[in-house]
Amino acid sequence: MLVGVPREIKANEYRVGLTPGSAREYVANGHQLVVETGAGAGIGAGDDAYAAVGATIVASAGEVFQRAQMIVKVKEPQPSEWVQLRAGQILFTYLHLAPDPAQAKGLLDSGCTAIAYETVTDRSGALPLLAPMSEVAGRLSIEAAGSALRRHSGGRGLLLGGVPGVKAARVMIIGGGVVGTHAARMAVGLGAEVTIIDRSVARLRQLDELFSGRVRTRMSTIGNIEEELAEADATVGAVLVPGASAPRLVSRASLSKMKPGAVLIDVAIDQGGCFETSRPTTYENPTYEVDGIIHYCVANMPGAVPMTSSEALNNATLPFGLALAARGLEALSHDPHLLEGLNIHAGQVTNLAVARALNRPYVPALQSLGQIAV
Ligand SMILES: NC(=O)C1=CN([C@@H]2O[C@H](COP(=O)(O)OP(=O)(O)OC[C@H]3O[C@@H](n4cnc5c(N)ncnc54)[C@H](O)[C@@H]3O)[C@@H](O)[C@H]2O)C=CC1
Ligand SMILES: CC(=O)C(=O)O
Ligand SMILES: [Mg+2]
Repeated sequence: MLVGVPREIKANEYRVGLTPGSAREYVANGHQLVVETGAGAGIGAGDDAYAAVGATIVASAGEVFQRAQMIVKVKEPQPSEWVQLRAGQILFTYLHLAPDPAQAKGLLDSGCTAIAYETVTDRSGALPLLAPMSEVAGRLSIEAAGSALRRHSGGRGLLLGGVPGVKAARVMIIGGGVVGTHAARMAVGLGAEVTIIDRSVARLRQLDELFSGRVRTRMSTIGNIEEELAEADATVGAVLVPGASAPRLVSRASLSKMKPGAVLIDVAIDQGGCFETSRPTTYENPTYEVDGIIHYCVANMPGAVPMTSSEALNNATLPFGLALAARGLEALSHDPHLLEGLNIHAGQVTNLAVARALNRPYVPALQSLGQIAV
């Protein structure tokens, strides 16, 4: 297959869809690669690194989109990219369609086949292509909280871990999945007082064991969240219902019950955010204030550490990308977990949670692919 890698164009996005190491694997498996000049610059991989493993370097994204049968990216396509996609072309990347009807329309109109990293599953029902970036974002969320808590940033002016003789900050983490666990590791490591809230008792039980009593765990109820919010210096929003818009768990009214200068870090912003007052921000201007509460809502947090993130992402996406390159759409019917990634095909929405969030008709993936009777 002819596979294309354009340079990422989302604001402050420095990751790349294929590292030179992955490019080498594609070529070794008999595929051809077209890579936009500068695509790997953010991870210090020049055009020569891609050329050395057999990729063809092209001068523009336009040429990549025109020639490639499959486009491998990192972030959701931007408007200038929607119009370059076409029927019969595979797009393999993060999409986060639930809160983004404009992008959904762009992809539906293009006729392309869009496979979202974030809804590919594994045998346990986990999300193997989201997990590596959630590990990164979870870890970064505590760095972001520490920075936003500084007085000159508008924060309360305290150190997450305190110092001997001075109490540590209180951190609430809502959602104890991959982001939440990695955020907790960092916060505990710094000496903060950490509470994790989840709606799954089984998950809370696992977390209790994992952290051997170093974190408090609480069930996700309105009352428990309100109670913890009143005490928290920093709160990390890390919930997910795969494919769907994030549930709203903190209302604007509850901000008045928080400590002035407390911080809300909404990692779930890419699925629309779990705080009512969240809106997406970028690294250029990552925080804003509402009712005295500092909000941090960067939708592509891992883009700031592209060397770590691109390699971690490629470790997870490579086998799936190679399967798609080898078999095309047939790879989907051979792997039910990859099939779960299919969000849009030939003008139809093929993921139930995404269709519900967008209020669009849902067509089951295999039916849309024409592989079972309608
Ligand atoms: N902003 C960014 O740059 C990034 C954002 N993310 C986002 O972070 C979010 C979390 O991702 P993961 O940790 O990988 O998901 P995950 O599926 O591993 O964990 C989500 C957790 O949320 C819990 N949950 C669901 N509804 C809840 C509720 N009402 N109350 C409390 N807990 C609830 C689930 O039980 C689960 O434990 C996703 O929206 C993901 O897209 C991930 C990476 C980067
Ligand atoms: C998962 C995601 O949104 C990101 O890595 O940017
Ligand atoms: Mg994102």
